Amino acid sequence: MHYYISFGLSLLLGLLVLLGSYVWVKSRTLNHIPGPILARLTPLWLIYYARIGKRYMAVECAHKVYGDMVLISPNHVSICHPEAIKAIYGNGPNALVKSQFYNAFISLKPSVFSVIDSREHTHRRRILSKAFSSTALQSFIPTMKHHVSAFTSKIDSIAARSNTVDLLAFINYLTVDILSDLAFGAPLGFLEQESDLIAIKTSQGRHIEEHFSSMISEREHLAAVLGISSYFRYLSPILFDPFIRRARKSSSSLEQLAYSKVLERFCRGQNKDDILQRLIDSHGTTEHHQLGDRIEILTAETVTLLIAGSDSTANSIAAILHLVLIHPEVHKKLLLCLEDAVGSHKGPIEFKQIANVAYLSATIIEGLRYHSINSIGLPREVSSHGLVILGKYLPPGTEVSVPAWTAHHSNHIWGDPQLFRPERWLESDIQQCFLGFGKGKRACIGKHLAQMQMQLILSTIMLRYDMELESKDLLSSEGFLNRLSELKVFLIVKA
Ligand code: HEM
Repeated sequence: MHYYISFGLSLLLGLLVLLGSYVWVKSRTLNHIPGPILARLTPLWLIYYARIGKRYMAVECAHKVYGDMVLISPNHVSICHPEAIKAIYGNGPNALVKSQFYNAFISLKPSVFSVIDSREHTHRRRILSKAFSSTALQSFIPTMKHHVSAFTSKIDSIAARSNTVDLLAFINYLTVDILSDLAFGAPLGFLEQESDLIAIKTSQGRHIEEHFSSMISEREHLAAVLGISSYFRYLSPILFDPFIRRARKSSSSLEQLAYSKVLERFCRGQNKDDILQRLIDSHGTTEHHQLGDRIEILTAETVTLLIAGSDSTANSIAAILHLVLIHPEVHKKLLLCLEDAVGSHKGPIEFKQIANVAYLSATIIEGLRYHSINSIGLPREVSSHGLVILGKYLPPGTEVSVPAWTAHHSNHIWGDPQLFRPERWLESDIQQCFLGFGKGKRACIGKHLAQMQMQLILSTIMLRYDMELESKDLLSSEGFLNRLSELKVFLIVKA
């Protein structure tokens, strides 16, 4: 009975959204932008594809049919053109702000990632930047090395008892341990326990266990779906969709985990030199919020760091490794370059030995282009001046984005986008069309930390193990990120 009522309500509300959108779109001035008929009428077209994890593919197909500018939702124009990258993500006084899409990513309070107001963002970003300064990055190296060593010990022992390993899972444990150690002064200990199962105390005081990686992927997927329409976001609590219920639970568990870490630090009054302490000190001295507000802001920043700092790095490393393993010529060349820099020993690597291996950096960025962990267009809002792109006028309030996957696979931009060819990054300066770390003032704050981790972890794995993929197919599914399903390899420690 409950099922039928929920289903009926969902249907009715869906129809209302459809009708409302139709009336609304007629009154707007985006009729000159082509796009799939359903997408022109209702956000449900985009919501559907985001929900089934195929948004970037649907948008890619729409661009193939309709050209560089496509209406992918009644108020959202997707633009795949170098000119659009500058116009949408460029800096300067007229820089566009993030759209309402990011409200769906808010945990308790907006974080540096989800905050929309430009002044508030500048303030938050300034505080966090200190934790990612070049001095801070240098101080992170021993922690990274320590956990990479624990990772190789673990993989060695697993390889000794069974030579197939899901490297994605272990790389995930490693990046979470590194990030949690840097952020809270102690790792969550996933490598040690060979699992990402974590005990969480809920807001009702119950103790539950959740898989960290599932919590993140469900939370991000939900936000990427609900962010598409604020109406849909408000209606979501009453919609009958087990995915929404499960993901809401995951979001709240993740919030609780971050909240407990922040609260613990406040109660114990520790004075550690980690990212959380730096945030506490800066927020304490520069803001006049009540204690409750401060804790909520710090929780929001902690959730962002936990998600952004581990998941994207682990998935990127796994995708790059997969691409290297299915391209023997790249594999061979990369190994030669690494052995040149480090020697053929398989022991711990010093970061400075591989920091300047140009072919390694080129392979990493080519992997980020080719697989595009971040595949969707990151939306911004046209300011009160309106915007002219490719000769077409877009009125104030229009959502605009450059679809990262489509841009990274555009023949027009790359010439041979279907080839995995690190050499392209050594031949010419093509950074301006690369969206892997975002662009402009909202670009990734953890870019250098991520690059350091990718360099260290990839070279360690490549120099230490002989590997063969169980399957050459790279299975992934898209939530907010285009995450891999697994990376199973037959692996032995090199002789
Ligand atoms: C390979 C790994 C990574 C990739 C591909 C990546 C990608 C991105 C992208 C594309 C954005 C822009 C998002 C947007 O405009 O909506 C972003 C923002 C952000 N990233 Fe990363 N990221 C990575 C690693 C990290 C790490 C290690 C951290 C921190 C520990 C981090 C923290 C952040 C934060 C805080 C933002 C929001 C910045 C702002 O709005 O000012 N990311 N990242």
